[in-house]
Amino acid sequence: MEFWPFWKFLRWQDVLDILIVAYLFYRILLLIRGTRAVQMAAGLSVIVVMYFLAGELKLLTLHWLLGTFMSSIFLVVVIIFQEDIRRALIHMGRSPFVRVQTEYSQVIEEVVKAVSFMAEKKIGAIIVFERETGLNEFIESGIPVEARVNRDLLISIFHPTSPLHDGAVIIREGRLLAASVILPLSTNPHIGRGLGTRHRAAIGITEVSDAVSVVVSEETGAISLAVGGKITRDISAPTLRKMLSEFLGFHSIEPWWRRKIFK
Ligand SMILES: Nc1ncnc2c1ncn2[C@@H]1O[C@H](COP(=O)(O)OP(=O)(O)OP(=O)(O)O)[C@@H](O)[C@H]1O
Repeated sequence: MEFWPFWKFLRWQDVLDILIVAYLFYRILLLIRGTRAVQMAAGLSVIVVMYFLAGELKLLTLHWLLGTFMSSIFLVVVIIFQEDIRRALIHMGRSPFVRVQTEYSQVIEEVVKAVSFMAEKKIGAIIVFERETGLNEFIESGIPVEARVNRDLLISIFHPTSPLHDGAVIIREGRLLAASVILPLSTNPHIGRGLGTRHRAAIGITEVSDAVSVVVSEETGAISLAVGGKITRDISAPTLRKMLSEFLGFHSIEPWWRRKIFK
């Protein structure tokens, strides 16, 4: 009953307002999860807490110093997170319909061709697709490439004679950003005993982010796909194409008439 006055003054605009802000926070958290931005955000919150404590304890100089810093905190945040903000804005401004055929279907096709070849020749590989969660933290451990995804490029990177063949490649928005990337290994004890570090790394990155990773086994030539900490082993090239299209959102934005006619 005590809450009644509160509900009485609640307008539908307030509900909408709260929902939009909650959604924005949710998207920001998704975007920075697994990146250095999380540690930086934690660091900034320590400074905010120290500022209020200094105020309460009347530590004048410290309070003044932190206050001066906090007055420009907005600028600091923009500078520190410029990369993430840029990515978020590009993401928001992009119409899903524009992305459809051009970007992802071509990228998937090139990846499927490269993976089929590598599977046949038993060339070990890990290809990671970044989705919402930023993977900058891991990209920085590798060698920058910044190139359009292409079958031959992928094969030459993973060829055993290539200096870049160890580790994974990371693809963001259809561009191959880095090679020789070190991924976190999965610590899941329930993963099959036969799986070595390549497969554990491919699963590991999907445990700490929403990325999708594709692995080719050097030992058996088997193709596997990991997402959400789970791996689907020994899949065919058509299955890989289908799963990638599904996980990268291609199917959902394909025109309905196309789906109906071609299925
Ligand atoms: N943390 C890591 N991040 C990225 N790649 C890794 C990582 N650890 C190992 N690798 C890759 O995996 C290779 C070793 O694979 P290993 O034989 O141990 O695993 P596997 O799962 O049995 O794979 P395969 O079936 O291809 O033999 C390394 O040469 C390296 O390229």
